Amino acid sequence: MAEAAPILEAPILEARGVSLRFGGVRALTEVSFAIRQGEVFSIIGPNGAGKTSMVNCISGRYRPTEGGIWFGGQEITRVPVRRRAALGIGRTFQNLALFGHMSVLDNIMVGRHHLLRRGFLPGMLYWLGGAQREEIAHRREVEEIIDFLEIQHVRKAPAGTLSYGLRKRVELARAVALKPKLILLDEPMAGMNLEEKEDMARFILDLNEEWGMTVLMIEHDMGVVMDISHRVMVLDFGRRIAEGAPEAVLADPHVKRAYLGEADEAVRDLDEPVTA
Ligand SMILES: Nc1ncnc2c1ncn2[C@@H]1O[C@H](COP(=O)(O)OP(=O)(O)OP(=O)(O)O)[C@@H](O)[C@H]1O
Repeated sequence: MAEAAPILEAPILEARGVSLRFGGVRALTEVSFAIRQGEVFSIIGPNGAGKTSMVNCISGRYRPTEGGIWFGGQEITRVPVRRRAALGIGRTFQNLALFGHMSVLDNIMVGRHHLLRRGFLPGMLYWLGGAQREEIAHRREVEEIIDFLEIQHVRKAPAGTLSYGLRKRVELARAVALKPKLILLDEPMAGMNLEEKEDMARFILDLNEEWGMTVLMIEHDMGVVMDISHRVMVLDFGRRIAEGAPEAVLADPHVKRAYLGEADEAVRDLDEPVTA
């Protein structure tokens, strides 16, 4: 008797045959993959491999030259950026994109405007219309995110005055405040010291495990990738060369070869034994 097919969880995000060209440059070539609901999925690969291009195709910043993107079973290839955020795709950026003169609290509130049904109403209308109640609930949720990311002590400080590690955390808070189902993290650990990296890894895990967010992460730090990813996809010269559990992927000879041209540090990371 034939064995029953395993029941696969419906993917939250799917890329099918995505290619992206900039003039003569092939940033991505026929890349297909699926992210399951509830997982931490990382994209790794040498510099210029196409990682950010792939994430930009998912966030809507770039439109694939060929192929398509599906989110929750709906094709979103041509859906504009703002609509994707409303559908439940949130993101942080490789370079910080905070308003330096605004307080931490206001930076986080800014991200939530599309969630407010009533917008900002003037005078009596505001008090009568239930907008006040809505804003109170809204502020409560933002405070919850601030507590979760342990940035209470700087909630009133202008974002521009904070240390780099704290600013990265505020940026994460702003993305989380949009209540995304899928959060795209572009090098969340870049430029951080060890302690900051450990904190950030813990926050990402908590977002995934306690808040139920699916995470797509680009990260160069192999230790972090190994520690917190359920699955990893490797890009090289815009092509998918491997995908699977972190240990298996890093042991893959194609992956080792792809990294040989990289800095010594990255190659050393790949050769380091994996600790549980
Ligand atoms: N807007 C653009 N215009 C022209 N070429 C681009 C553009 N964006 C990316 N590319 C090219 O596409 C290729 C993939 O770049 P991408 O930034 O996606 O790689 P990456 O893996 O994210 O690299 P890194 O790890 O250095 O951030 C590179 O050759 C890059 O020069």
